[in-house]
Amino acid sequence: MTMGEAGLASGLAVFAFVSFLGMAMGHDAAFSFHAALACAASLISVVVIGNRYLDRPAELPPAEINGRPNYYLGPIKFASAMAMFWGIAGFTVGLIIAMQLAWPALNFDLPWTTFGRLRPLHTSAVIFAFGGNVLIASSFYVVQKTCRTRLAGDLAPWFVVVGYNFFILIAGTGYLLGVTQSKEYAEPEWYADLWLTIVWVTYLLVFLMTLVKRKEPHIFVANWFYLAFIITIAVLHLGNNPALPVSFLGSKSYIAWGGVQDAMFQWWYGHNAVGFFLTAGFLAIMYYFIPKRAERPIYSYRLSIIHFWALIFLYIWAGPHHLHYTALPDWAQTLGMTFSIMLWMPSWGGMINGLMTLSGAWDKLRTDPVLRMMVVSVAFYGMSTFEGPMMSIKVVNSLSHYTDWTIGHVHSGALGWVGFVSFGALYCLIPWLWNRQLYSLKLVNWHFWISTIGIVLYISAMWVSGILQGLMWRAYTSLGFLEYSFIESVEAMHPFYIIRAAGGALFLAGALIMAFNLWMTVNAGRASETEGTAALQPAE
Ligand code: HEM
Ligand code: HEM
Ligand SMILES: [Cu+2]
Repeated sequence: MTMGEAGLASGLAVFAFVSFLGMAMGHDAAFSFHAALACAASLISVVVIGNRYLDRPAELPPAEINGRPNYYLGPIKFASAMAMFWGIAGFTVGLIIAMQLAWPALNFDLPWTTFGRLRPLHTSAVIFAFGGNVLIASSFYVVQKTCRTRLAGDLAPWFVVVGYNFFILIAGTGYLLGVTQSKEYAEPEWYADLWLTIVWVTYLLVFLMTLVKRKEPHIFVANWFYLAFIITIAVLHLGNNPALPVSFLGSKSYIAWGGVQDAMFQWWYGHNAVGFFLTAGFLAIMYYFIPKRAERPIYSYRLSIIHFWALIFLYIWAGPHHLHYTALPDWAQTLGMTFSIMLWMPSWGGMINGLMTLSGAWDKLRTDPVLRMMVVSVAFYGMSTFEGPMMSIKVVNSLSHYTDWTIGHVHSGALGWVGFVSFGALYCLIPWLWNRQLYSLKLVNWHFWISTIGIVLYISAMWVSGILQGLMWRAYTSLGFLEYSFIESVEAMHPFYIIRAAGGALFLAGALIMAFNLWMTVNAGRASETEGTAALQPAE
């Protein structure tokens, strides 16, 4: 038995015992329930580790076979399947809350199904569960291929993917039970945060150690983006979550920060979650999968390096644009606005680099819907990174803030950019991992068009309703009274909420087609003729 197997199994056995005590002595039902889940999961893991030890050959798998790297694909397969699962779950909950906004009766007057609990379930399921699994899966794949070496660690990569999905389970069930620390995108309570810290540090170590033992002298640019994503998310998580639990046997805690400092930490976190989770990580995907799929080198490798440093330097200062016209000092608001406007340039540098990578291969857009999906995602990236800087200008924000315009902006980034680039990556990755040909390109084409129409319905409905909302709230009569009562603006939103729900339903339908297509690829697909294992060369 290796040190890792013995150590992890005994650590988990101790953890199972501790969580058993937590379950028995917990101060609230939700805490006891989570402790019970932890206890069960640890015990199952101990059994799985034991069985794996008994079944495996005495030697661990070699790092190389016949001089070629023996890539570690199991954890990647797991994470990409989870991505598909959580994607469908998250889009479904999105559709439900969209319908709740149109027809409030769908809240069913039950605490577990109210908008207030399902909304964080939606945001976490799509960002952290769907997006997170796509990022972990693709980063583990890309780092191995571009470093021409097997992933570091034996159980560690499994610990990362399983441990991360366990965090999602705790977070998601917690929302339904009313457990939250009320920080947007950082809702999970202290014990889930601690668990995530352990998982995330392991993730960083696996990634770093793989880079360290690389056979390729050059570190391909995608790995820089992944690394920035992993490190910055760790820093953000620690900065935004220091909390004092009311009891170590209960779920409630109080955050260390107070007042406007708390707000500033929260939006430093929230904005950079966009910058490093929803942007840097997915740019890494863009820089690997688009050149690979188009069979062209990156348009300008030099631009990709400038893009990288400019982006990470500028993003980190822009958080205050979420706090315009609040108690935050004016100079800080102006600083946030200035950096947001500057951010437009590196963002578009990245977009241009992604799009121009197709030079000489534009004809492929006609025949390859997977590539088309990724290219459209980059176009949406460009659109939302133009819109964002514009919305960060204080006078524009005085209209857009609190309205559906923000929701439109979010979803042009989320559905158009994050969604589509992830779909493109999964359409590439799953056939590579299982060594299959994609079951049907025609179905990808259907997915592309149905979801694109869905996105257009969603975001155009939100633009119109957002601007309408903003204008109604600030309209005065000639006598200086407000022209509309608040409820009149709510009524005016109704048709747009129905259009948005229809758009969401189309987006979900596309994802279901994708799930079917990928399922068939794995289970009924033909073996691939060409092995997609050639490592990517930098262009310069
Ligand atoms: C079927 C697809 C989707 C539908 C129908 C949908 C619907 C919704 C709805 C109704 C809200 C609440 C809006 C409000 O409070 O007024 C929301 C919020 C949000 N959604 Fe989605 N969504 C979908 C997909 C996604 C995806 C794929 C992502 C991210 C990758 C995402 C990220 C978010 C975020 C970050 C928020 C919070 C926005 C804010 O607080 O400003 N959504 N979504
Ligand atoms: C140059 C890039 C960007 C800038 C400067 C920017 C700026 C902004 C601004 C000013 C807001 C509105 C804040 C408010 O009024 O409350 C906002 C909200 C938001 N943006 Fe962006 N944005 C950018 C890119 C993106 C991208 C690419 C995505 C998604 C992939 C995204 C996701 C979000 C989310 C989720 C929110 C809502 C936060 C909340 O209130 O819950 N942004 N952004
Ligand atoms: Cu922001």
